[in-house]
Amino acid sequence: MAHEALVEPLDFAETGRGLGCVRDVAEGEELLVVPLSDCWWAPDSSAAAEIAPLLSQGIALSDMDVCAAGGAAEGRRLDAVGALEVKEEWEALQAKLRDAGEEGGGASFLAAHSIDWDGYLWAYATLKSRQVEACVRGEAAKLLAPHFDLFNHSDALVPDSSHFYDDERAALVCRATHPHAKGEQAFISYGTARNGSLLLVLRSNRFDYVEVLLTSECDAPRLPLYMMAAPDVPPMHELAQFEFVTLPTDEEVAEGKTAPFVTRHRLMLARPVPSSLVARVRLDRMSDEELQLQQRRAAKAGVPLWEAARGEAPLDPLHEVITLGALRSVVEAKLRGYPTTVSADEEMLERLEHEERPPTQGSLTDAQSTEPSVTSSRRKQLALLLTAQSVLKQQMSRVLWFFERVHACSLGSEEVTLALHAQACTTFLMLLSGLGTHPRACLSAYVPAASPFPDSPQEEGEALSRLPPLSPSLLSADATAELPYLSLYTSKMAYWGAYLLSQWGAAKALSVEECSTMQQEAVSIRRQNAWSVSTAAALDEMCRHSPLVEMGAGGLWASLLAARGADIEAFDTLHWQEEFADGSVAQVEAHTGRTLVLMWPDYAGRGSYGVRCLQKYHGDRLILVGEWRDANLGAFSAGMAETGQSFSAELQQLAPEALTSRSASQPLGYRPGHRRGGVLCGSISAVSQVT
Ligand SMILES: C[S@@+](CC[C@H](N)C(=O)[O-])C[C@H]1O[C@@H](n2cnc3c(N)ncnc32)[C@H](O)[C@@H]1O
Repeated sequence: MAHEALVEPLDFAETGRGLGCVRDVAEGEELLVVPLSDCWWAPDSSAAAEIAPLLSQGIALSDMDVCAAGGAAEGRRLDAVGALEVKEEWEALQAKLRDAGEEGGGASFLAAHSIDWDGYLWAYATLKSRQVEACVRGEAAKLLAPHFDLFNHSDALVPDSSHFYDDERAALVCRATHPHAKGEQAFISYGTARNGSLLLVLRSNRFDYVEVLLTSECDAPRLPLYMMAAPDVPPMHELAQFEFVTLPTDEEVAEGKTAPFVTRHRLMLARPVPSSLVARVRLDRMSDEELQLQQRRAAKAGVPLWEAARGEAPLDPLHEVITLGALRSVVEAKLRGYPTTVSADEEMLERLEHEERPPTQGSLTDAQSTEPSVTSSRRKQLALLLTAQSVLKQQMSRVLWFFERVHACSLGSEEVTLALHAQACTTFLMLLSGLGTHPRACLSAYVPAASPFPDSPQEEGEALSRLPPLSPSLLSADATAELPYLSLYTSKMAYWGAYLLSQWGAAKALSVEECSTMQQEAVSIRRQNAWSVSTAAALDEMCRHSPLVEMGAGGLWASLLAARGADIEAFDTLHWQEEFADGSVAQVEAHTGRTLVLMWPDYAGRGSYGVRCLQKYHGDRLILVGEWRDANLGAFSAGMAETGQSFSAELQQLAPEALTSRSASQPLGYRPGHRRGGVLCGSISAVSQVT
């Protein structure tokens, strides 16, 4: 006798359509039983006359022969987030069908069934979101079960507790995990799935996590320590927050050698900073001496060091601060990897839910091919990079071999070698940031002939045309002498460039994680030093305008200028990140006989500090240091102003009017990263225009 369903399709405010109980239900009662004969699964595909010949040639069409309703919303979501793997699978499938030819039943299959990209995407999403995994006659199987596929997911349920396949009855059975009142929604568990793989966003999905990979160079003393510090395997159905990815063998670390030790950490809402991660970072941040010291201390206390590292208490206060700093960098780098915010994503999904189905495939393809967008090319680059990460890991020893050689080899004079390596770094970072198609991309090159970016068109822009091109001589030993920040910048960029070049050369891949770490380090270098790197020429030019008053000074440039003999008064209110206090602006009036220097006055290109300083200034000479509106790549990164990050748009409107003559801007200050800045010096005659 057919089983009477205790659930029926209903609309629910919090989830949309789902299954609600038709009466009060006790725990353990069977809510729904779907016979296998009603489901679609692999044997049905093999038995279908049109599909069987293709299957026998290894062409899996299971993604298309689904007939369940729904899936359209998921399909559009997949399309919107750029489901590159799906697109690639679709292209591969088309190619296979073409190869199978008419005889093999392939060539006209898609046309005969009116299956286009949209249709494929729909089928893919339907299958992904609706198939249920079950153990049928001892074998793992995926079923499309009518009616059952209307169950929504709840992460509150224990995975594997809500449904099972009953071999005796040859049916999929769903049981109530707890009592339900009539009309209440009954959920099942889709397993320990993250939001991404569920194709939905559960606000507080307890199985959602962010993954972090940590790589340490490991030697023989550290190997047992790192391994012992790992946590125990968690009970079934609990997601492991820790995993070994690469473990060096004893041989690889024998005789003083080191090898990468890689672990994966999952940060979940309930435990965002697991003790296994803290222990790992604590041990990673120890120098050889610290390690020996801590080991002696641990031996004295009778607790092994790996156990102490897993404990709540810090091993040593200073070392803990360093550990927390490293943890913070890891998390910040991860955060920066998200191109959008949750609310922006939700807004987009909301829009998609209400959008019409996209136009037919023909017009879509045309639109895409004639309008290659930066975002889609960036998505493609990133997807390619991500899929290549495992190759990179396998090739790590080759990368290091390459690196030793790239680092040691000469590509010309010392300065040209440095410049080419630094240029490689900028190039890779720009490509990763989706800036490869920016019209001014080539301006970041020291040796344009070696740049993959086309020559930048000469634009009408005022500042741009006056910025002299970069040249390897800026990085020469002479140029960097007595300028430690420039020297640090040069060596970092060249080192990173050589390393990325080696990754690319050895594995045709880049480590996304290491690139993030580099960018993170670049930010902290900027914070510790200055947002523009001073060159000798820029400082000399500024000295010519002495006496100077610098407002919102970071300190480094002011001290370098003073050391070069400039008469400079510098005011720092210590509030650079936000707006400066009004009190400091008053200093401008008091020093009106000096040239006013504004260096990155407006954080992120916003705020009014720069304009307010200018309004208070009654002198006639102005120096602006930073990114100028027609010489930066700002707006290409999410959230950045088109006009650059140094000066508000208002200030950039006012200043050129005020600057009646500007000396040619000097070889610039530039920042570690991929944007260019400049130093604009000039005299102001009509100050009244500014007020
Ligand atoms: C197997 S179907 C479930 C039935 C689906 N709600 C329907 O109307 O056809 C899976 C899809 O349902 C939606 N879904 C499942 N669980 C959900 C939940 N807890 N909240 C919101 N949507 C959910 C997601 O769109 C998911 O891709």
